[in-house]
Formats: sequence, structure tokens, C-alpha cells
Amino acid sequence: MTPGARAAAAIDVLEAVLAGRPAEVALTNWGRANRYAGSGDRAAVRDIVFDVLRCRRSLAVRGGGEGARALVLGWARERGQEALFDGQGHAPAPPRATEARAEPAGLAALDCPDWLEGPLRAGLGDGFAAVMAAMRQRAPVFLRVNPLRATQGAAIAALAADGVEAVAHPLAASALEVRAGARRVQQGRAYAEGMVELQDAASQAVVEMLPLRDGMAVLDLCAGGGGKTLAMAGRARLRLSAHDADPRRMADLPARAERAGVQVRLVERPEGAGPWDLVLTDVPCSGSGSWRRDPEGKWALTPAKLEALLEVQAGIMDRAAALLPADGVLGYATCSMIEAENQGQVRAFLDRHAGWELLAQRAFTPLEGGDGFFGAVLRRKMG
Ligand SMILES: C[S@@+](CC[C@H](N)C(=O)[O-])C[C@H]1O[C@@H](n2cnc3c(N)ncnc32)[C@H](O)[C@@H]1O
Repeated sequence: MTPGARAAAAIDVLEAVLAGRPAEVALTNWGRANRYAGSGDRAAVRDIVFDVLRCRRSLAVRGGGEGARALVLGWARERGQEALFDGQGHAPAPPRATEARAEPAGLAALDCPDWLEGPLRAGLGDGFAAVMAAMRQRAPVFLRVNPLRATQGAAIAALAADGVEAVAHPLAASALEVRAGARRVQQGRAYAEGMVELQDAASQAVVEMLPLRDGMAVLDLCAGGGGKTLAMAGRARLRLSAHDADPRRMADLPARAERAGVQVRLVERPEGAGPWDLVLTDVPCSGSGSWRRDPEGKWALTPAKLEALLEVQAGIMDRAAALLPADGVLGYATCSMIEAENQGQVRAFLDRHAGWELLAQRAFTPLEGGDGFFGAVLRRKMG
């Protein structure tokens, strides 16, 4: 496909997305309907679609409209590639007079919905503009080295043999940043043999905040696919259990655990299945820290949805607290940069629960390389 034809394909996909279809589904449907498109074409169309979704507000200004064609026109203009719209072959038709170009300013230039400025500024302070600008870019690909299967050096060498160039990243001792060959990771031997997992560096750093020691009984209360369960297993010899309110989310966990050489007990009802020394609550959140990877979430979030999430998060923290004895540790994590979901939840928890103390908390932003993340470590005091 020519670059112009790829832009036209992205317009088709984005039309489906704007009509309400999730981007991943729209891309899969497009791939099935256009079998002639090779893997390079599919990857290029995907990149345009996600570039546009990350920067939807500013590109609408640049492209002179809110529709899929205007958004992709804005995307092309931002890159100095308006000439792709030349109507030749399968390329989109040239810009119309109504598709006037303008320069986005203020929150539009930062691709921030108006209502989110306050909640985000509360957490990011003076860093707000720099962080929001960073959220307009593609996220790097990070891997976690699994120490149960390989040393860092052995993992880097095995990845190189797979055609993947990866280097250590300072955010976490276990983190590698992929510099080239990211699309080859999941076809390679290093991945198949459990030496590495795909996991954001800040997500790994949050797990490194937890005071894990050999022999501890640990529950991952919101385990989902088990990314953090497996990361915890790499830190110490733990007696690990995993739970999720929606057990279907843990469907892949047994196979992932086996590949990683980890034993995990899946627990349907944590109440009565303890005792636990540490409970991790990687709670459902706005996802505002991972909008580079999941940009649809930025435009779908509403004040009412955020309020509902805050209630769920507080409820899960209370549930975890009830599972922990004196000296028990509660780990709290979000992939959010909104203060109310992070430090605000920790403050509210300490107000609700006498006899608990905060051992550590840290907020991560994409300016450090990984996703926006938050981690807190709380302990129930003795006596
Ligand atoms: C952020 S995701 C977890 C991601 C996972 N820890 C990982 O690292 O891949 C949050 C998970 O919490 C689960 N969840 C939602 N409400 C819950 C509740 N009340 N108790 C336990 N899990 C809950 C969701 O089903 C979802 O899988």
C-alpha cells in the first residue's frame, strides 16, 4: 500500500471507531476485510489510528473538523505530509476549502479534555503541561526480566538472537526498554521460554516498592491477567494467591505462570482463605497514566465515571484491610495520575482506619519513561 492508501485505510477504521466500535475491533475487522494488506501495512494503519486517537482534540483543529477524514488530515498536516491527500490511486481526495487548517492552543494543543485539567493538575502541579505533551507520544515498549528464568544479561542476549534490541532501564531493576524489533518479541524464544514478560517499567517499579520477603503469604486481590502477580513472584519466594472479582480476567494466568515458572493459587473467596502477610490492590482506575497505549479511555472518561471509580477503589482498600492482621501490609496501585485516585485515596483510607500507617508512596509520570503510575504501601500497626 502507498502511504496515501494507508492514510485512507486509517480514515475507514476511524469512522468505525467514531461510530462506537473499539479501535482494536475496528482494526481487526479492517484487516479481515483487506487481506491484501501485509503486516507492514497493518502496523502502519494501526499506528496512524492510535496517533490520531491520542491527539484527537488538537488534530480536529489542524484538520478543520471532528470527522475521521479531518482527523487524519490533521495528523498528516502535523507531520508536514498534507501531500498524502492528493486523490491519486487509493489516497484520500485533496483538502476541501472547508477543511481549513488552524493551530491548536491551550488544552486543545495538549489534547486534554477541559474537565480533566483540574483533576490532573491536582496531581501533576507544574508538571501538568510537560506530562500532557508527553502523553501525546507513543509509549515505549518495556519488558520485565523474569529472574526465575534468566539473568538480565542472558535475557538481553536471547532477545538479540530473536532480533530484538533491548537495554536496561533505570525505572526498575527488572526493566528493559525495547529499542528495536518490538513486534518480534512475542514470536521469539526469550518470550516463549518465560525469560521476559511485556510489562510497563513503572508497573514494575510499583512492585519493587513492596516489602516482599521469602516465605510471605501474598494475595493479589485484583489480579486481572496477573502481570503484577508474576512480577511479585520474581522478587522473593512467596506463597502466592490471586483473586479477581471477574475470574474470567484471570483465564490466561495459569499458562503465564507456568511459562514463568511460578506457582499461583487462584482464590475464589479470599475471605477465610488467608491469613496473608501482604495484599496488593491494583485497583480499577481511570487509566490516565496509560492513555498513550489506550487513548480511547481519555475521551470516554466522565466526572460520573471517575466518581464511581473512586467508590470502587475505596471499597477494595477496605476489603483488603479486613483481610490483613496486625503488621499486615496493604499495597495500593493505580495506573492513574489523578490525585483523587492516588494520594487522595490514601489520605481517605488513613482517615477511615485508625491503627494504620503509610510506609511509602510514589507517583510516576511518563517523563520518567514509563506510564503514569502510583504506588502506596500501608501497614496495620501492631497492638
Ligand atoms: C487494573 S486491573 C488489574 C491489572 C493486573 N493487576 C495486572 O497487573 O495485569 C483491575 C482489576 O480489578 C478487578 N476488580 C474490580 N473490582 C474488584 C473488586 N471489588 N475486588 C477484586 N477485584 C476487582 C477487575 O476485574 C480488574 O481485573
